[in-house]
Amino acid sequence: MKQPVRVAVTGAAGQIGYALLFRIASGAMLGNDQPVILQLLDITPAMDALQGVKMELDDCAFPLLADVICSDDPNVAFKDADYALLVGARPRGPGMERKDLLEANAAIFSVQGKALNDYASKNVKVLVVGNPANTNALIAQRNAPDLDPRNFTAMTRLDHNRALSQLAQKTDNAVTAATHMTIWGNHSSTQFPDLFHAKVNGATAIEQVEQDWYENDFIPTVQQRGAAIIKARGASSAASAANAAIDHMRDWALGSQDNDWVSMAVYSDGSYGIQEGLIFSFPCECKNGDWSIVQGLEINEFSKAKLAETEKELAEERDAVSHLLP
Ligand SMILES: NC(=O)C1=CN([C@@H]2O[C@H](COP(=O)(O)OP(=O)(O)OC[C@H]3O[C@@H](n4cnc5c(N)ncnc54)[C@H](O)[C@@H]3O)[C@@H](O)[C@H]2O)C=CC1
Ligand SMILES: O=C([O-])CC(=O)C(=O)O
Repeated sequence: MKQPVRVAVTGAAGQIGYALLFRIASGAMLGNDQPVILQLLDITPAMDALQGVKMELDDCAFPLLADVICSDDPNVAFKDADYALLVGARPRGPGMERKDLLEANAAIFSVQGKALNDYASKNVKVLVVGNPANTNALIAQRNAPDLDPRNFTAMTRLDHNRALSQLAQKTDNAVTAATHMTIWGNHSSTQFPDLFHAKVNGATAIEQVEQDWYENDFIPTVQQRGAAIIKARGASSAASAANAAIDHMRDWALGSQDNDWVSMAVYSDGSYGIQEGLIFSFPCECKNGDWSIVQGLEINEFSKAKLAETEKELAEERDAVSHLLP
């Protein structure tokens, strides 16, 4: 039997937390042979609700769940954490853009970046889900100077999965026929879902759909899907967001599929001309517990303009929180 690993989850009493924790404890994220210790963080007024979640985790009698620690102190929740899923943050309501949450949520991520720096494992794999996810990840990363910036990622896997599903449905295929999807840039309405490199049944996707559908239906549908869910449900995506977080962490830890790639917002090393240091979503391959940006894709003029737009937005978000970036 493997030694348990420590998985910290923030916002654990919230709606994504409720869809996420039971799947982590069941082995869906790190494998059916990997015991886990859940280290759950929420704010003080949510401690009763968090205890209720812990009671339910106990009541599942998950064979892989070695322990559950509940706390309102990030220094406790992140202690020796091998994985950290930073979900805890305010969600947006109808009519808001995700960056409207920057002021409310940014401070959370400077505190948590410092706590990760001081208490987590030096190899901790961090996924930021709380919005605006890319810039919150940047804040956490910059407040953790002793950790490798590559340890900090933000979630665009939900956008990636949305795009796969839309493409498969449009072309009348099973979702497994759609591969090589890329979400470039920010988890926001400027994100660029790329069908020039995506494939359906192994052939270039853009050649199997009309350009008009791509530009005027597919791209806005994927960009606005979060808002459409909020309008329909009266609350933001939770089960699909939790599912995407599981997918992101599983692939990072255990490897992505051969002959395919996934979208992850990661520390830009200047690939594709994107400013170094931004947390930008790229096509990534995962192997041996590490990710790398897929290199050498040709970027046409249409895509170049889209990449520039989402990069500009991320640079503006970064500049708006410069007081939190040591
Ligand atoms: N990146 C992505 O694709 C997605 C991101 N999101 C974002 O995820 C975040 C969480 O969403 P929900 O679970 O629906 O919200 P929620 O409001 O149901 O839960 C948030 C939880 O975080 C807790 N929290 C607040 N401040 C905290 C702090 N300083 N430390 C620890 N916990 C704290 C709250 O008490 C609450 O329990 C939101 O910002 C939402 O916009 C949601 C869907 C997809
Ligand atoms: O749209 C929102 O605010 C929640 C979210 O990030 C998503 O569903 O992609």
